[in-house]
Amino acid sequence: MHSTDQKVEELITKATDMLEKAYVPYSHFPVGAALLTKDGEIFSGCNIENASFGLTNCAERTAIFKAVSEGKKVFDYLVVTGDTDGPISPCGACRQVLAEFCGPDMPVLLTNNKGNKQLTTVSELLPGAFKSEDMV
Ligand SMILES: O=c1ccn([C@H]2C[C@H](O)[C@@H](CO)O2)c(=O)[nH]1
Ligand SMILES: [Zn+2]
Repeated sequence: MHSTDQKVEELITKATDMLEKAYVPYSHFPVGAALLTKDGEIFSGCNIENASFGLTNCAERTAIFKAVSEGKKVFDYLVVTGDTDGPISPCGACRQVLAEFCGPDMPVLLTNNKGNKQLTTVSELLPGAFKSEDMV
């Protein structure tokens, strides 16, 4: 097995483990994410809901914000998983946050607990994302 494949397997395992940590009393829809930093560290995240529904933080953003708050800002790979029929689809807010912190070509593996997989990239998830360069 290629070392990258091994890292992806580790990311899938960690994202799946996060399904148990999800705080989802309203949707009962747990989501897990695992983000690989350039220096090989993994930051995982789950969705965290709130009685004021709009305050909910998705799994992807939890993982990204955990990493950024620990000083990590260069990322190589993201895995997202959930109990969906096909590969899970990140929401628009998470796609925009991904575009902020991850390069356009960074791979994102969308999967589920049945083993369905869709490999995509940050720019495929949000073509034409609004970026800091647009503020001129
Ligand atoms: O990619 C996704 C899609 C949805 N959710 C969460 C938000 C909310 O808690 C629940 C239902 O939308 O799933 C995520 O965390 N990531
Ligand atoms: Zn989201």
